[in-house]
Amino acid sequence: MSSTAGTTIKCKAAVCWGAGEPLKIEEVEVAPPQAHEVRIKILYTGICHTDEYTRSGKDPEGLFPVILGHEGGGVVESVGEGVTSVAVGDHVVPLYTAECRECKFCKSGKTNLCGKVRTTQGQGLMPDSTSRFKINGQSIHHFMGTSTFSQYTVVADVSVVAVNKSAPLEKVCLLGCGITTAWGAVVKQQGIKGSNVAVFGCGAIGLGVISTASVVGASRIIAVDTNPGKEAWAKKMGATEFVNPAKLPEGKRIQDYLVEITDGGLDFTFDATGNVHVMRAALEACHKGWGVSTVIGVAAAGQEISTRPFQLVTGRTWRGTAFGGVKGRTELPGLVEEYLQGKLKIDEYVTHHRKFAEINEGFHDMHAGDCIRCVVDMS
Ligand SMILES: NC(=O)C1=CN([C@@H]2O[C@H](COP(=O)(O)OP(=O)(O)OC[C@H]3O[C@@H](n4cnc5c(N)ncnc54)[C@H](OP(=O)(O)O)[C@@H]3O)[C@@H](O)[C@H]2O)C=CC1
Ligand SMILES: N[C@@H](CCC(=O)N[C@@H](CSC=O)C(=O)NCC(=O)O)C(=O)O
Ligand SMILES: [Zn+2]
Ligand SMILES: [Zn+2]
Repeated sequence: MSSTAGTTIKCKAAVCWGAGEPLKIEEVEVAPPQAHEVRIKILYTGICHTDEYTRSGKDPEGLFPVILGHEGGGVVESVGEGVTSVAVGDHVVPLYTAECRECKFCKSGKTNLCGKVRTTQGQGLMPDSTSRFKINGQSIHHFMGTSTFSQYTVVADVSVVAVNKSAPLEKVCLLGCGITTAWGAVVKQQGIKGSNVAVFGCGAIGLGVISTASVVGASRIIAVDTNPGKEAWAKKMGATEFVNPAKLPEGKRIQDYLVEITDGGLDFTFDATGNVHVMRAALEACHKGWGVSTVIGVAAAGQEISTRPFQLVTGRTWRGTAFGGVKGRTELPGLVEEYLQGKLKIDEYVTHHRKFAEINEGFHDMHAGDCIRCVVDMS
């Protein structure tokens, strides 16, 4: 039992007080975990584009004030009544996609989208519809059920997984979102081995898709990005070709170009940009009769996808994935082992490091074009 168990902890958290505002480091009170909750000392967190998406005000579910962050790694400080899945001192990764193993979704065997805490999570609250965070008596919203931009956070016990203590948390924190999403987006689909694949967007997510497609044995991997600096990155991760849509002859659409160079289109495409026009291009670059396009990118409020229904009538499939279809409590420990055995890349994605006080600079890094992932030291 830790000396702080059962008490309210005062610590620092990066709070976003309103849409579009920079984060402000504040002293926050973190209440003890209630039944089936876990309080975690967060040691490291990545910054994901989805944090920026919500900070910017583009997220229709965005609520303020809020403590963002969902790519964390930490140590369990205390647990509430009834918690059996993790214990004090465990090294853990919070999960924005819970896994209760009891709800209709979990039991279906068809999806990783657990329904147990999703409603309150979307309201920025714990499952009992209250917040564990307060500043001068004012409640602060949780984010994605994780809020890893706080030195201490509270999560539901279905939203956290213990991992091998020998794994460095400053690396495996990235399994909380980006790398796992990319990995799952590929391995949860049959038939990628020997197929041709196009990946739109070469940030952490797209690069992770490229890397996994390469490991799985895709025969041709075409990386598509408007940032020429991403060509070297894509090839390092296993892309066989790189296409910059901005460099095509005037009037040539990327989907038409890709269909031409692949004898009718791709077997599999992935959007990792969040741009709805790119999503359309990714679908339309698929081969007639069997091509499958996966939407991974998150699009801003009000954005909608469109294509001619004929694209689907003629056998292309449009699908999407959240957290790569991965069931975090069941599958993350195995991914950590794969990393420790050198079979899963993580270190390669960490291009930037920031101290907690510099977290806003970490957000700026993300926009600079040369940042794949920035990891923040929360100490
Ligand atoms: N579904 C899920 O579970 C998850 C979804 N996401 C989402 O995935 C998306 C990708 O995330 P991340 O990799 O971190 O993002 P990044 O912004 O790092 O990567 C996107 C890349 O796409 C490039 N790009 C921008 N416009 C185009 C275009 N028109 N055509 C081709 N490439 C383009 C960007 O170039 P430039 O650098 O010049 O802008 C950048 O290199 C985000 O929308 C994020 O919110 C993230 C995690 C999980
Ligand atoms: N809140 C947004 C949607 C945001 C979204 O799509 N989130 C992804 C994860 S993105 C991680 O970086 C996700 O898993 N969604 C599934 C879910 O249950 O939230 C909106 O309302 O548009
Ligand atoms: Zn994310
Ligand atoms: Zn469930």
